[in-house]
Amino acid sequence: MYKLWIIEDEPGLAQGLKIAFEKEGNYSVSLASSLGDLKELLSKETPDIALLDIRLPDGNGLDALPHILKTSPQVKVIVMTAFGDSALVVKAIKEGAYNYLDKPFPLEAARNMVARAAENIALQRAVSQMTADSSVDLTGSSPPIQQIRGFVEKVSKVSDLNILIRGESGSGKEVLARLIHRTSGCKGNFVALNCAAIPENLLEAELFGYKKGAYTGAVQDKMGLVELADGGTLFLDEIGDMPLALQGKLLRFLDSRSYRPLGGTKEIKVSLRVISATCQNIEDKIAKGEFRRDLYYRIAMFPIIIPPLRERGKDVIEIFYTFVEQYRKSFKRSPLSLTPEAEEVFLDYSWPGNCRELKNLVERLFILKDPEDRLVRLSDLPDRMLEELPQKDNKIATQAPGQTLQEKIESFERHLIEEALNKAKNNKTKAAELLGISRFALLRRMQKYGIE
Ligand SMILES: Nc1ncnc2c1ncn2[C@@H]1O[C@H](COP(=O)(O)OP(=O)(O)OP(=O)(O)O)[C@@H](O)[C@H]1O
Repeated sequence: MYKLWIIEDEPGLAQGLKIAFEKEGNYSVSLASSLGDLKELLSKETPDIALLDIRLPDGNGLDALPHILKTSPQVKVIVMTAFGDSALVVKAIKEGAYNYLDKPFPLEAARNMVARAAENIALQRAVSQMTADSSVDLTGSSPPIQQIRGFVEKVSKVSDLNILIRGESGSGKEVLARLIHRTSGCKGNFVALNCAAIPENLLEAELFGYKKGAYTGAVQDKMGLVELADGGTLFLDEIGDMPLALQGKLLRFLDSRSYRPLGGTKEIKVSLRVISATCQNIEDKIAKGEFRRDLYYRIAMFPIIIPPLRERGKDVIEIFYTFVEQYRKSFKRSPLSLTPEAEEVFLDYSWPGNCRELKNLVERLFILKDPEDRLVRLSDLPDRMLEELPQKDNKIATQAPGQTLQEKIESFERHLIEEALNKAKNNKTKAAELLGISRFALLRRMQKYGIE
């Protein structure tokens, strides 16, 4: 949903536009009919897109342009001018307006332009999301992660080696790509593009840029991400979703490391590292004719598979404490730690959302737990983590039909106590040590569960 402002004093036009855009279902529309109205709106909310009339009853709409642009770096302002106001149009574009509409304009023209602005915002969001987490390390010391670190040392020295990172969603593909970029020590930018988050028709312009006049609405030159990444790394996330039509162009670019912006006449040469990532089965896509085999070989000159979190053993605990450290700082709280039972669940759980799921869980724990309570117990964990247990160990009837969460937790707790007592050959002090609780707490629980 995009917040669309219509700043227009002609009631017929303003209402007509409002009705048309609300009907599309993608926009929530606010109206202002004067600079005064606009000022009030500015004090209350932030637009994504604004249609701004230049001639308003109490002044020139352009005077408000800097104030609207200040609300957010992504806001797109489309100025509505009377035919022949070309000097004002030039001024507006120079000051940061996104585009203009000459009045009177057909509804379709406004629709197309606003839709393009919305696509652009979606795209900026996709790209800016990718710039987050820039300094995160690839935490973990399991053998596969150590092996990957070894690869990073080697591949970061060769800039024209195209790397393909494969792994489940949330497993750390972007973290790995950033690590390669950092280790290489190159001076250029790390520029990331999520190929799945961008409408097909915008992807080429986003990658390779365009020249002014390349198509209607291209009112100024636009630099492509490839140029922005010159001297650095271009990270193409979700490469499996690259539209077939663009795959040929990407292949040519990878071979020559040169490209021509849309509407441009000159070939531009760049020097950069290209890392692609996917969580899809590309072989399937190749078999279905949705992904070019030759492109696959080119992007995957050096493939790296990042294993899912469930296959990284104790890394899950190490990564948990890394996230605890991050959130502890931002929440200004004491660190959390796992009880032995909770740690066991962490090690057994399948983590379908991988590191991202773990990160979200840690954030949730910081939000929900009493700040005084630093221990993460079974009762703090979401149902789904406990519900998976019986598939691993059918001695624990945590999925027995009709059991409440509390009953499931208790039956698991009982199982852990029995297991510890077995391991400790019934030595209660040792069993309590294994469980990380006091001897007294163990005796109390044994009594509660009727364990002899
Ligand atoms: N080894 C790790 N140590 C610490 N944090 C990690 C690690 N791996 C991933 N993360 C964190 O987990 C989250 C998901 O990681 P990332 O975005 O790299 O995954 P991804 O595989 O690229 O996901 P997607 O397939 O959805 O694009 C991020 O917040 C990242 O910082």
